Formats: sequence, structure tokens, C-alpha cells
Amino acid sequence: MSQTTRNTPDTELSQFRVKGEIPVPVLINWLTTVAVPLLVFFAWRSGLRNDPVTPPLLIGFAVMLAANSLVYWLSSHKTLQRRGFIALITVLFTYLAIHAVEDGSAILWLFAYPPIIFYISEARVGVAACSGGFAAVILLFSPLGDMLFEPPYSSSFRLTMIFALGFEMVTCYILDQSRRRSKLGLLKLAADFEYAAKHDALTGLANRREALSQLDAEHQRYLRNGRLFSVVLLDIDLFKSVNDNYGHHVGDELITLVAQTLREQCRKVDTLARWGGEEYLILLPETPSEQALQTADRIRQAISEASVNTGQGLIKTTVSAGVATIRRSESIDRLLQRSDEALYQAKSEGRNRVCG
Ligand SMILES: Nc1nc2c(ncn2[C@@H]2O[C@H](COP(=O)(O)OP(=O)(O)OP(=O)(O)O)[C@@H](O)[C@H]2O)c(=O)[nH]1
Repeated sequence: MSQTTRNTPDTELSQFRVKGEIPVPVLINWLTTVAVPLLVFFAWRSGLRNDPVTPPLLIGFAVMLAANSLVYWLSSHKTLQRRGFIALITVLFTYLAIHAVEDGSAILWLFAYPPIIFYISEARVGVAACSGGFAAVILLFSPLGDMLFEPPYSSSFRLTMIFALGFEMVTCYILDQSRRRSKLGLLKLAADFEYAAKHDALTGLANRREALSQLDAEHQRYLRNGRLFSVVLLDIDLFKSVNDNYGHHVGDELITLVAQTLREQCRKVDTLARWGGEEYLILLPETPSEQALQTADRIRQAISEASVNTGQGLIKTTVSAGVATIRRSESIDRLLQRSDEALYQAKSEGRNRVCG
């Protein structure tokens, strides 16, 4: 899982919200709710100044922003809503920069652009939008800008705007990077917790809880499509004597060796679990009795051939296994009970054997 988090693409990460963070659609809807009456208000004030262009344009922006939220409300299409919103506010802020709305003071709204863009989109979109915006502001405040538009700004206002906007954009970028890093950290932590909750620390196999959950899922599939599955309960023979003679660390190595052999002998679809101390459970999906017995015997054979190197030479071990295949409307508890009985039989018949 940590591999997954390391590869989490920026697109996915920008839309991934940790608990408590405002979801992007909610933020966009909230901004739209605030922006629409504001635009109507400024349109009305521009109308009072006999500006023939600004009122219809601002009303048009208000209508399009509202329509964007309405489309999201009807379709729940997050990407469409986000892209629509970014396009609309980019055009709106450009208009506020090149047209002297509110005697030119409306250009101050430009400061709202960087935090919104960085919050709702990927880092590279934020960087591209802010770089473009910054270049446009410099152009607007340059002599070339004076030739193209009629900006009513003094030199000191222009300089202050350039430095303050630049400062704000860089700050937003740094904060955004820090937010993304902390999100990655949280994702990794969540993945590690999930892994630890499902796996056995010594062998890396599924733990008992995860095995029960896989068993339940397989049982549900069986009830739906009737495909038989089997379980193998496998126990290392005379394991206590290994601990007693060679120490617990060698016992642990043996437990790991058996786990490794199970991995080599089983299919990817099989669930391998450490069921208890030196006991394992193998869930074999879509496997009838005969095949399950053959698999269990192949595993038994492979384990009897493997060995652990101790300071006192190589040691080998054997296992006993009990196999049970699901029957009619049998419950999981009953199935496990039958495999346990078969394991008990294998032990009492002399160990190093498979019973089913
Ligand atoms: N090293 C080590 N030993 C463990 C672990 N979990 C359980 N054990 C030991 O495994 C031994 C199991 O012994 P028993 O249940 O008596 O079974 P056995 O000696 O394998 O004998 P049979 O099952 O009858 O063949 C106990 O001594 C436990 O202490 C573990 O994680 N590591």
C-alpha cells in the first residue's frame, strides 16, 4: 500500500480530501453563492456610472457561475464543475484587470485568485495559472499595457501590486506543497495501518481476521454461483520441540519458511493466512475436494523438503493438514470445524500427512 501512496498522482492527490477538509464542490458552490450577489452589486454600481459594457458582462458571469453550480447539482460531475469554475474565474479576473471596474480598485480581487486556484486544482495547474496571471499583470502594468488598455494606476500602485501578487503566489505555492506532503504522509499512515490490521507481522501473510473476511466473501460467492471452494488447515509438526531445542528465534524462522513455501506453492487467488501460532489456513477459491487434497499434499511435500540453517546445522520440518470443501448450505464455522477435525485426524494418524 505504501507503494500506492508513493505513486499517487498529483491529479488524484489534489482531489483527495482528508477528513475535515472542505470538499472542492462545496467550496466552489460556496464561492459561487458569494460571487453571484457581489457581481450583481458591482454591475448595478457600474450601471450608475453609465458604463454600458460592464453591467451586462458582470451579470453574464453571475449567470454562468450559477449555471455551472446548477449543472453540478443536476449531474454531480465534479471535474466539469471544477474546470467550468476555473475557466470562468480566469476570464472574470482578466476582465477586472484590464477594465477599470470600480475606478480600477476591483483589480484588488486578483488576490483571491491564487489561493482558490491552488486549493481546487492540481499543483501544476495552479503554477501555470499563477505564472500566466503574473505575466499578464506585468504586461498590463508595462508601457505596452498602457498602449493596449487604459489602466488608471500610479507607478507605486503598480509596483506594490506586482510585488504583493508575486509574494502571494509564491506563498500559496509553498503552502500548497506542504499541504500535499502532509496528505501523502496521512495516506501512507492510513495504508500502513490498513496493512497492519490485515497482516501477520512475522510472516506477512493475512492474519486471522483478514482470513475470516476473505472466507466470508468466498462463501457469499459460493452461495451466488455455486462454485465450490476448499480450506486447508495446516500445522507444523512437533513445533514445541524446535523451540525447546533450538530457541524461539529458530522457531520463528521455521514459521517464516513455511509461509514462504506456501507462497511458492499456491496461486495468486488463494488466501494464505497465519491462523494461530504454528497453524496456517489456506483458502482455495473454486477448488473442489480432489484438487484441494492434491494441493495440500504438494504443499506438505514441499515443506518437508525445505530447511532452515541454524548454527547447529540444517533443520527440517513436516506439517499435517486437514482439508474440507464446502457442502450444500454449510456455514463457515462448520466448514472450519470439519477441516480442524481432519487436521486432528492427520496428527493422530502419525503426522506429516493430509486428511480430508
Ligand atoms: N517460535 C515461536 N513459537 C511459537 C509461536 N506461536 C506459538 N509458538 C509455540 O508453538 C508451540 C506449539 O506447540 P503444540 O501446540 O504443543 O504443538 P506441537 O509441538 O507442534 O505438536 P503437534 O501440533 O501435536 O505436532 C508452543 O510451544 C508455542 O509456544 C511463534 O510465533 N513463534
